Amino acid sequence: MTDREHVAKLVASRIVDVPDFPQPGVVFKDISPLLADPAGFRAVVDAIVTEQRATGFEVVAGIEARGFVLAAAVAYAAEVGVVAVRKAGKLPRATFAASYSLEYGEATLEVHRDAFLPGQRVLVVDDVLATGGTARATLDLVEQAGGAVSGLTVLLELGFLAGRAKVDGYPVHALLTV
Ligand SMILES: O=P(O)(O)OC[C@H]1O[C@H](OP(=O)(O)OP(=O)(O)O)[C@H](O)[C@@H]1O
Ligand SMILES: Nc1ncnc2[nH]cnc12
Repeated sequence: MTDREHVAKLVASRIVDVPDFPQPGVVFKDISPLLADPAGFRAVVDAIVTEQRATGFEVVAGIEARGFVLAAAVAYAAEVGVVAVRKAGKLPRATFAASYSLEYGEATLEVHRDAFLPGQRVLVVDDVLATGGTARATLDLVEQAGGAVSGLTVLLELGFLAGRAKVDGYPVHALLTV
């Protein structure tokens, strides 16, 4: 088994399906058992850093809230800084904002206008790529704020929701696609 296959298997074994959460018809992929497992958490963070190192990313952008957990660990392991892409109304200084729809609703994300240096290479990190609304809004915000997207990486891609189409043209990597 390759390292990638090993990590994909580990992710699959530590994610719990929760039917009808947060609304009827949605099968929620709960990643908390994976994050709580020391070997699992370390393996996914290391896999992301290994996979993305060659892109030369200079900062990591994490998407609130579950993306923060991974983004901070990836940034620490790669010895770069981390930027928070937050739900509306949480950031204290001037922001760019983007509204979007996701698998189970609508939301607005924001980033500080001065979050990135001009042309800085930004790795966007989140837990799940579902419809791609969240990821697309974040990529747009990074560019609005002057960053250059080096890639988007997620733990889990829900292939049947076709999120990749929304982020067409960007390098996208998922540790596991179902
Ligand atoms: O591809 P999409 O359909 O846009 O869905 C993916 C997003 O949905 C979840 O976030 P959520 O907004 O539920 O926030 P949370 O991390 O605060 O739970 C998940 O963490 C992704 O960010
Ligand atoms: N089905 C799902 N499970 C977990 N997070 C999600 N974000 C969007 N859809 C999701």
